[in-house]
Amino acid sequence: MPPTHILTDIEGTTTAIAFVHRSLFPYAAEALEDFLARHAARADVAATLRDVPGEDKLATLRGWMAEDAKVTPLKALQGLIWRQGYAEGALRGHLWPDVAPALREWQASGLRLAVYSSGSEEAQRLLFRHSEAGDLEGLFEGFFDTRMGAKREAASYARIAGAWRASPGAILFLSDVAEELDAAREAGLSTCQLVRPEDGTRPSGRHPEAADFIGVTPCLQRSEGVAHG
Ligand SMILES: CSCCC(=O)C(=O)COP(=O)(O)O
Ligand SMILES: [Mg+2]
Repeated sequence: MPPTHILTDIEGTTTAIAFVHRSLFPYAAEALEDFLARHAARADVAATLRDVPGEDKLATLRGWMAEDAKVTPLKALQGLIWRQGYAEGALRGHLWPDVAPALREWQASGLRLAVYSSGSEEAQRLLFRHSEAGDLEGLFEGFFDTRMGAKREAASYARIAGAWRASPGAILFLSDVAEELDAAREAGLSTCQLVRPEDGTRPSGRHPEAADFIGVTPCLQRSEGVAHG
């Protein structure tokens, strides 16, 4: 059966890698110290900080930022910091021009949509709520993040399928990163690699490929397990 559910990555798939690395990450890095000084006692911030190891939490967080660690406490704090940036209009979620029309069309045709990113659920919701193409948050019925596990582990995709109450074989996963697609396939999901030349991504040759969301259509017509050419 062709997929009935589409699970999409953000960075490199719906959104330019450059936006994440040159706008979102620097905004959070710049605001971190002041944000902690002002909000460390707030319940959500304090709860997150409890999961940051070490005496010097700021240093630990800065170390994680420097290595782009996909760890839940850092991702949670970045989401909380970006909330302010989106609210003030300093940030707007970048989407490639093909993304919003395709998402709307897929949802209108009955396909069920969700996101899986290392960015926190809050960060994902913000990006789509404040996107350059308008508020798209309502198109999605799930926002899965690192609490489901790492993106290169098959168990994470099995967990998502369970949480979404979907058969793994009914889900098509879209990502630019071949190792994430390998893990999703191992869990039984269908896969499609977004290879956007503008973003400098490279085809792996291991998965069906699309240069944009319009090019995903053949993957939606393909039944699980059918070879691709
Ligand atoms: C919600 S956009 C922010 C993306 C982000 O924080 C990130 O770390 C992207 O990592 P991914 O594993 O989704 O490429
Ligand atoms: Mg990606």
